[in-house]
Amino acid sequence: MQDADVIQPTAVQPRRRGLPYVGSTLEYVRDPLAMMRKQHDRWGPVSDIDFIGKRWTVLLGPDACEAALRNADKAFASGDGWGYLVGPFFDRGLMLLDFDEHHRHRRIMQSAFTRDRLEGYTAALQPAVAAGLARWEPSTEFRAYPALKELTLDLAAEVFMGGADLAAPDELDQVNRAFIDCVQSATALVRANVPGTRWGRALRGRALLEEFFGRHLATKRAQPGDDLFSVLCHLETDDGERFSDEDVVNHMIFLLMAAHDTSTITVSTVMQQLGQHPEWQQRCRDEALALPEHPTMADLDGLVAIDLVMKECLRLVPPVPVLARKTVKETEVLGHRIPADRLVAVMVHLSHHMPELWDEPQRFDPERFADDRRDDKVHRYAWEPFGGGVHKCLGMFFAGAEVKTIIVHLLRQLEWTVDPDYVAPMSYASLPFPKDGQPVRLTRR
Ligand code: HEM
Repeated sequence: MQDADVIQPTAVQPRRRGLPYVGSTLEYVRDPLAMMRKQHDRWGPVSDIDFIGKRWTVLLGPDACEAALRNADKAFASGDGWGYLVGPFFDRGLMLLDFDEHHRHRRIMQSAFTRDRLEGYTAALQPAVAAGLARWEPSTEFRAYPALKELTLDLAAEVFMGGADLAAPDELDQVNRAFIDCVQSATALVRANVPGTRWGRALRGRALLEEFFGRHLATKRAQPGDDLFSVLCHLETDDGERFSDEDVVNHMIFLLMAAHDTSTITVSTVMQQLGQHPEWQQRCRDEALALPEHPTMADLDGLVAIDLVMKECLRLVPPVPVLARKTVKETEVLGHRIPADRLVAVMVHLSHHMPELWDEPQRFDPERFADDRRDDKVHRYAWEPFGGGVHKCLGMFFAGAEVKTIIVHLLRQLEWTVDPDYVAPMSYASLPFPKDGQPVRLTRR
């Protein structure tokens, strides 16, 4: 006899079938939001698909995403999930560790992101951003995305590695290239070391990064500095826990990845929206002009319009649209049984666009996040660009400071417009980016 009040997990998940091996991959890469919506409307919040050669259970909507991210019964592992997508390239990065080991490493790394440290990184960002933007050559067909990508890579070299003090520009360029190759591996259909493929290039990229950080490690251990590489070498918890040499290299490679494309796409979305909404561009510029030349963390915290715009852009285009997990044991989500050893896709992107949660979800409306509205409070997981639970983004405040710093300096130095009907043709083959480089009409102020 079954107790009527107890939800009985369905024995078999609804499963959407597609082409062998490829499954829903191409549909996802073409238009992830349309694919997620169709999946949700047809199969509900928990269902199965075939994706890049494996069967995945997809979680859609805030309740299903919350179950995996809160992970109350410790059934969802991050390392084996992300490991399938980018494992060989970001091996043993913080996001790929689990349970006790993750907890231990996160405790050590946390000290690299304290308020004091963030103040230091923010101070280093100001002249670097101002100088980087001063080199831009405005035009009526300016491609914002590649220019922003170059800028954020330069910032990573400066704030994460200590910039020119560590390596010559040519070597930093090689590091940047290697690291881009690693990021682009995620949805590669050929997942073996085959020359000329994304996977093959990514493996060579990882080898170059290991060699680079390994070679410079001794210098960083010997001379404490304020860049993140140096900080990771010298962190120590109250009970004396430190990172080994190997840990520092693995964490640096992962942090570069975690920090880079995510911040770039956020600023790029902001540029698009402010280019299409001149009234918001003006409002944000007024705020930017009221700040001192080199704003501090406290100055950036006080920004209102720019904060609303950043949050709305993270809603519209979440830089990490899907989070990967793998079950280490059988579990249950919203009454559905998920077996052990199942890859799980936590599709946070859909939650950001559900009409059940947001009024006119496709519309750019930063006031949704204003104190007198706070539409995001409709559900704890309605807005989750930084994830949730124990793996929630550790660089969230750093990201906020970097993105706001770039926006402030952009608004001071430049003005731009974007065709109001422009829709960015996004690539979702790895983290999202506009395939056309995002054209803007840019002028210097
Ligand atoms: C707008 C920018 C960013 C976004 C949207 C973002 C988003 C995310 C998300 C969604 C996760 C969780 C992944 C999961 O649960 O599977 C994550 C994890 C992480 N992020 Fe970020 N991130 C950003 C910038 C940064 C920056 C700038 C850094 C470092 C400086 C960083 C460091 C990390 C780390 C270390 C983790 C792993 C945390 C853990 O597993 O304990 N992120 N990020």
